Amino acid sequence: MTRHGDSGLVPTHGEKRHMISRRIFARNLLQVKSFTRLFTEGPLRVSQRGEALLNNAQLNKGVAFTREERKELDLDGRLPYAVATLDVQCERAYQQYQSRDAPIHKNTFLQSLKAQNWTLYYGLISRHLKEMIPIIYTPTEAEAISSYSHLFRRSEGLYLSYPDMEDMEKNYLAAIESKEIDLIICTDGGQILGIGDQGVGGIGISTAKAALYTLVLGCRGPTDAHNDIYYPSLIGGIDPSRILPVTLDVGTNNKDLLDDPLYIGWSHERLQGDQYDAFVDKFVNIVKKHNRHSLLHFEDFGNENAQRLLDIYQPKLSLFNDDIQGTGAVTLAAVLAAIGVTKSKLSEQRIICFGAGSAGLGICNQIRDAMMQLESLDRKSANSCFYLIDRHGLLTDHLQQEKKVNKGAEEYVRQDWNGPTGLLDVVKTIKPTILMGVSTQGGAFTEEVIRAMKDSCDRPIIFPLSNPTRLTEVTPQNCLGWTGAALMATGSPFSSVKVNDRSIDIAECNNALIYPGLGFGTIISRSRVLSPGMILAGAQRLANLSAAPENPHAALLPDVEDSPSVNMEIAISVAEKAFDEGVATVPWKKEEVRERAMTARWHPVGMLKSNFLMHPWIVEQ
Ligand SMILES: NC(=O)C1=CN([C@@H]2O[C@H](COP(=O)(O)OP(=O)(O)OC[C@H]3O[C@@H](n4cnc5c(N)ncnc54)[C@H](O)[C@@H]3O)[C@@H](O)[C@H]2O)C=CC1
Ligand SMILES: CC(=O)C(=O)O
Ligand SMILES: [Mg+2]
Repeated sequence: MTRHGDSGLVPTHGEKRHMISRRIFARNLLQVKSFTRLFTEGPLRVSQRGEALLNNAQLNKGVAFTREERKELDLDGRLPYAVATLDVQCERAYQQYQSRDAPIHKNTFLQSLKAQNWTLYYGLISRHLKEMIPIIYTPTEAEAISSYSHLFRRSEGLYLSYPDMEDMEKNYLAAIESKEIDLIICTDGGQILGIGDQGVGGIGISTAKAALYTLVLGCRGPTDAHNDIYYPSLIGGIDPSRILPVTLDVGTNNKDLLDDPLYIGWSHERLQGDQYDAFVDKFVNIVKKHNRHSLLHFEDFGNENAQRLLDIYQPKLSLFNDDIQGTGAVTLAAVLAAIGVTKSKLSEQRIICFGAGSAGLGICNQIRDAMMQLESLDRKSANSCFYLIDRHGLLTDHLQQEKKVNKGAEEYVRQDWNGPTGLLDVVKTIKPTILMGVSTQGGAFTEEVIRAMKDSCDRPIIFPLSNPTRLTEVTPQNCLGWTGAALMATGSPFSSVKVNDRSIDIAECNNALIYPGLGFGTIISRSRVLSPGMILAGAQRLANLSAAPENPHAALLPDVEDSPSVNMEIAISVAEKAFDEGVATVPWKKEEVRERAMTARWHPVGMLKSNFLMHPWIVEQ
C-alpha cells in the first residue's frame, strides 16, 4: 500500500480489488480532505440479488426489505408477504431467544442470527444490552469457546494456521478484499479469559470483542447526569464490516483438545520460540503493510508472550493489548472512584495483587504510572506500594533467585520480606487497603482473608477480577456478607447484593467498559500509536463518570447499560489526548473531535427516518 497525500488516511491497495471496493475507495479519496467516515456512507450499492443477497448477513434485511426493494432485487416470492420494521423483527427474534433456556443455547441462537442478518443481530442486542452482553461475552462465551469444535457451524473471521504460513499474506488479502479495515482483533488462543489454552477456538474471543466494539459505543439517551450530554436514541459503534477478527493457530497444549477427534484447529503442540515469533512477526508485518492505519488489538495471548509482544510492536504501529492495558485502565478508574469514597490518595494505598500474569502486571503498572503522573511519586516509592502474589507466594528476592518471578514483575519484588508469603499472612502483615484478584483461582479470597482485609481498614477495596464467573476469587454475596462495607468491583457481571436492607450494585470492572473507547478514540484520530497518555486519559474520564465519590453507596463504575455513552466519552478524551500528544494524523482540529466521533458511528439502521430502511439501495448493473 502507498500513502496518498500528507494525511496518511487513505489506504491504497496494490491488489486487484472488487468493483465495490474501488468505488468506496474513490469515495474515500474524495472525502479525505475533510474527513474519512468510519462507515460506508450513503446509498449502498449491491451487485447481489435474490438468494445470494438473503445469504449475505451484512446486507440481508430479511422481511424488512420493502416492496420496491423486493421487486428490484429479485426477492419477490422469496420472503413472506408482510414487510416488518426492525422493531417488529427484534420482537420476533427476542421471543425466539427467550425460548432457549440455557445461556449457551441463547449464545448459539445469537451466533446464528449474526450469521444471517447483522442488522437484526446488532439491533436486537442493542435493545437488550445488559441482558445479552453476558451471553455473547463473559461468562457464556467462555463456555462457547471451550466447546468450539463441537458447536462449529461456519467461519467467523480469519484463521491463520501455522502449516499455511507461506500463504498467510494471500489469505489475509482475500479476507480483506473489498473491505476497508479499521480494526483487527487478534488472539493466539493461549489464555482465553481464565480458561487457558483454547487453540483455534480462541477466535470466539476475537469475535466477541468485535461485537462489543460495535455495540458498546454510541448512545442510549440522556444518561450522563454529570455532563448533561444528550445522545439520540440509537446505538452504534464501529462498523462490523470494518473489523477483522483473527486467530493465529499455532497449535495448542490443551490435552483435551489434542485428544478430541473433532478438534477443528491444527492438532499439534503449541509452537514457541523462534517459530512462534516468526509467525507472529509475519502477521504483524502484513497488517502494517496492508492496513497501516488500522488499530491492532491483541487479546488473550499467553502470559509468556503477551507483554513481550506488546513491548516489541507497540512502538511500531497502532497496537494495544487489552488484557494488559485495557484491564489496567479500567481497574485504575475503579480504584480512583474507590479512593474518592475513602477520601485517600493513590500513594497512600497498600495494594495486594493476587495473580501476577498479564492482567495483574498490567493493572499494577497502570496504577503505579498514575501514582507517578498524578501524585508525582518517584518510580521506586510507587513500586513499594505493591505486593504481588503469584502461584509460589509473595514475589520476594528468594523467589527471584529460584527464577520463579514472571518477566515484567521484577520491579515489584520485595527485598525485605522474612515472614510467610501466603495470601492470608501477607494480608495480616501489611494490612492492605486494596486487594485485587487476577489469578484464575475461584474462591481464593476465603472468609479469613476477607475478614482480615476488614480488620485492616474500614472500607477495604476488593476487586475479584478473574473471569468467567466461576473463577471469581470471591463472590460479592460472600465478600459483602463478611465485611458489610467492602468497595467491590468484579470481572464478570453479578447481581446486586442486600446488605442491611440496602441493595448494593456491584460494578463490573471489565476491560469491556473501556477498550471500545480506547480503540474508537485511536481510530477516529487515526493516531499513530495508542500511547500511555491516551490510556491514562481514558481511565481518568471513566473515573470521572463514576457516581461513587458523591454517592458512597453507588457502584464504583457506570453500569454496563450506560457503556455506550460512557465509551463515547472515553473515546473523545482519548482522541483529544492524541491531538495533545501530536500523534493524531487526521487533517482536522482537536475542537472537532466530539462532533467527528458522534457522526463516525455505524448504526444497525441507517440514519433515515424510516426505521426499517438500512440504506437506500442502488442496484449494481
Ligand atoms: N476483569 C477484566 O477485565 C479482566 C480479567 N481477566 C481475568 O484475569 C485472570 C488472569 O488473566 P491473565 O492475567 O490474562 O492470565 P495469566 O495466565 O497471564 O495470569 C494468571 C496468573 O495467575 C497466577 N496464578 C495461578 N495460580 C495461582 C495461585 N494459586 N495463586 C496466585 N497466583 C496464581 C499464574 O501463575 C499467572 O501468573 C483471568 O481469569 C482473566 O479472565 C483478564 C483480563 C481482563
Ligand atoms: C475480560 C478479559 O479480557 C479477560 O477476562 O480476559
Ligand atoms: Mg482478555
